[in-house]
Amino acid sequence: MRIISWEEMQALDANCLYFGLLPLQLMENAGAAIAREVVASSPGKRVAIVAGRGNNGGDAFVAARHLSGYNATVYLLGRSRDISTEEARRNWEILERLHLDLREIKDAEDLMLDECDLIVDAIFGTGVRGRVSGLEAEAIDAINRSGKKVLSVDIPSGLGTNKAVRADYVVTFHRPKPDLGERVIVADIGIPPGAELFVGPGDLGLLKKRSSESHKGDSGRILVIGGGPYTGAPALTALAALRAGADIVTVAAPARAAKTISCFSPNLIVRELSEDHLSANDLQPLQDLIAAHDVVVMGMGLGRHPDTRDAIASIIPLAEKVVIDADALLPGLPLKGLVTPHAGEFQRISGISLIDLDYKERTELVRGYAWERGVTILLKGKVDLITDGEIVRANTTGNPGMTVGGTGDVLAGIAAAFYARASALRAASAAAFVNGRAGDLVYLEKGFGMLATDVVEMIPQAMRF
Ligand SMILES: NC(=O)C1=CN([C@@H]2O[C@H](COP(=O)(O)OP(=O)(O)OC[C@H]3O[C@@H](n4cnc5c(N)ncnc54)[C@H](O)[C@@H]3O)[C@@H](O)[C@H]2O)[C@H](O)CC1
Ligand SMILES: [K+]
Repeated sequence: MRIISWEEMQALDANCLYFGLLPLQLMENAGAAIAREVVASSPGKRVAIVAGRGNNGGDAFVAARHLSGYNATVYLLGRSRDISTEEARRNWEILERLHLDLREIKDAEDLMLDECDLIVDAIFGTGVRGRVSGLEAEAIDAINRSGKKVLSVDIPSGLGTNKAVRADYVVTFHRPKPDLGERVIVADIGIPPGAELFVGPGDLGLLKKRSSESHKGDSGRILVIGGGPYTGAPALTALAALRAGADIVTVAAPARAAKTISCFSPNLIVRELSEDHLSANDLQPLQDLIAAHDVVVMGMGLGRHPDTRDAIASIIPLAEKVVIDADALLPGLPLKGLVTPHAGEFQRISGISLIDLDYKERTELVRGYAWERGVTILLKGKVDLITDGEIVRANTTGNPGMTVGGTGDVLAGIAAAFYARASALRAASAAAFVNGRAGDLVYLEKGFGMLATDVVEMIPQAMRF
């Protein structure tokens, strides 16, 4: 089973909530799973549950309720009015009303661990931060000194801090996580595969955060190489990258196009290339520009001049991170980074037709192609597919109004901005979600009268949750 990181698990939790799977439901399943393991492994019927005031404790409150027939005592570290989450509080209150054996303790000496056959450790889960001291630290010491068998809920409490429980075994939820040691039981808590397949707001949390001390350029410098016969397309990409949080966006465009692009917005920095189409003559200045940016996004509005094709072929290998879109999607060219075709463009580069195939067949073909070429593909469609050749994600935001020209250019800009802060797979997944959601928000106001510029303006709102 694939190991997922704690931050991926947090993102998955957020997506579950977005799809309507409530934390209280997951907690019920988590607690029931803990109780099942207690029954399966306890040497006797006396169980001491040592709980903190977060959701890890909440899981254990549920477990206590499922342990009828056992002699379970719940020790809450601190006061019940300080329980920090709604879900844990609700489960605590049920135990109170039903008169289970509950003890709110101020001192670790009040833990009667000698009397039990098994300790359930639910002091901290993934929410532990900083140093552990005071009551929690003393309780961890008491558990470690007890000589009793210890089952940790989700993670040995305090793992990764100055003080941690030494667990005999860990019951973790949904998937194995890193650093849990050897005796790990993975419990299903009712998260179906779709919750991992479909992109949601949790994926935005996987982009590297802007720190409070960030400087100009820290959150991404994006170079758009586009324009020629068309000027609106690269401008949309550039503005979308800015609205998606990039700090600096430069558009490098053929001479005449550059002048028009400059007129679209004072927010754009535009560099003029030497001719009226992209050509090998511009490789030197472009190389310098590429070195000064984190991500290159290219193709929008470039046109099909034969010199342009050769220039594109030379540029792609120069960029460390590149988003390849629209007129840069040509057969026989090198591929790298993130490739953003619709089905027609996919066929153009790969020779693979996706017409009349069902979802599974399409996915396998696109995944296989991404694997073979060593790139991430964002296949745009009614359901967007995102794959790096191993992992497959799908996005269902968006609406038929988005067939208006330019929304693909907007998507490329968002993807480029996110790519500066994450892997191609994470960037493309979050970008597809945000672009479609922005379109859905515009649809509410403008219906099918939506313009790509409206979608650009809605990006910040689509990123807020
Ligand atoms: N992953 C899932 O799908 C599910 C996880 N569940 C369980 O929820 C916990 C995470 O819960 P959370 O409330 O975020 O955090 P914790 O319970 O780990 O602890 C938070 C609690 O502790 C306080 N705190 C944090 N650090 C310290 C410190 N150094 N010293 C003192 N106090 C500290 C903080 O203020 C909070 O009060 C996860 O592990 C799972 O067990 C769901 O129930 C099921 C779905
Ligand atoms: K724990």
